[in-house]
Amino acid sequence: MNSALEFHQVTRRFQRNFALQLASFRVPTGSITALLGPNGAGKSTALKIALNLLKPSVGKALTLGTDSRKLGPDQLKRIGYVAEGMELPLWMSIDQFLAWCRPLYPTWDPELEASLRKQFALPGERKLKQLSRGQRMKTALIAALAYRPELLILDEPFSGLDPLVRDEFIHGLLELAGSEGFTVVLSSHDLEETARLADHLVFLNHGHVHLDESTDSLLARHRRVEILLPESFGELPKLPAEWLAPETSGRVLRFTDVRHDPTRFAENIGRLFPGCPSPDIHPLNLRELFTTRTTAGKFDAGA
Ligand SMILES: Nc1ncnc2c1ncn2[C@@H]1O[C@H](COP(=O)(O)OP(=O)(O)OP(=O)(O)O)[C@@H](O)[C@H]1O
Repeated sequence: MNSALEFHQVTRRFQRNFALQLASFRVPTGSITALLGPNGAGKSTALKIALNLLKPSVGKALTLGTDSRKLGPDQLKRIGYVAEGMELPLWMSIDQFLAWCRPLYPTWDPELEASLRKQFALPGERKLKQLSRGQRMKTALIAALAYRPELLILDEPFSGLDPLVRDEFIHGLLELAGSEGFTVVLSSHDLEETARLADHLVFLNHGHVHLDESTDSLLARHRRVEILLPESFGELPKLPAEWLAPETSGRVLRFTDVRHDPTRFAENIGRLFPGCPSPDIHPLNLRELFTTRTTAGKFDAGA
């Protein structure tokens, strides 16, 4: 499968601080990929490297097939970027700002611009400095979307947007991504939004990539399990390594199976707990999955 973005063992240092450490991940072409992770995980640094706003200290990033250090105006016209707190010409009105952007991009689509403006209901004559954070974000989004970029890079796109607009925005983004086939990579803390949007997830923590996997496969291989042990049950046997964070409460054994395979699971249950009633097995949502794994301290790549 092609990648719109590839990181190969990228390290980025700021003096003695490592923002990224040997980070490798990919953003499949046509995907909506979310970079997830706590504050300071390295998400913004990775996105800036992808855009050549920062250079890797070591390693290499390929953006639309080009070494990020060599990205020039031609490649950058195929990429849209919106970041929270990005610099905008605040003295311009929305109308002036979009009029200024239009000629910069040969692929600018006035109809798409008009429909996004309608969707976001922005006051065209108002100056950017007089807008709310959310309105400014929406203006920047219009400017990034109207030229139909092949790759759209969004750093914390939801901050400052009220829930209604967020929903509209997500809906619009999904529709556009689907119809245009462009790739989106976004950084977010917001798992709810991410679950609705992203089909590929990259989890970063302290500059390390701990996960690079499709949302479907990640959700498919995690299960919350509860087993009712027999009354006479003594000490627990050695449990498979993929049964994460086992805990007992009375006769109930709970754990998260992080490599759920129904056949192997049934074999393990039959071997370790013969005669037990069928376990309760539940899928996890993304929030539960990340909370369980972060709490258990087990977010190793591939685990
Ligand atoms: N210009 C800089 N100078 C020094 N340190 C920096 C710089 N930019 C980022 N860092 C450090 O690199 C680490 C990663 O920062 P980064 O902004 O990439 O994280 P993030 O995951 O985007 O965080 P957040 O979710 O809070 O935005 C942090 O420890 C941060 O302090």
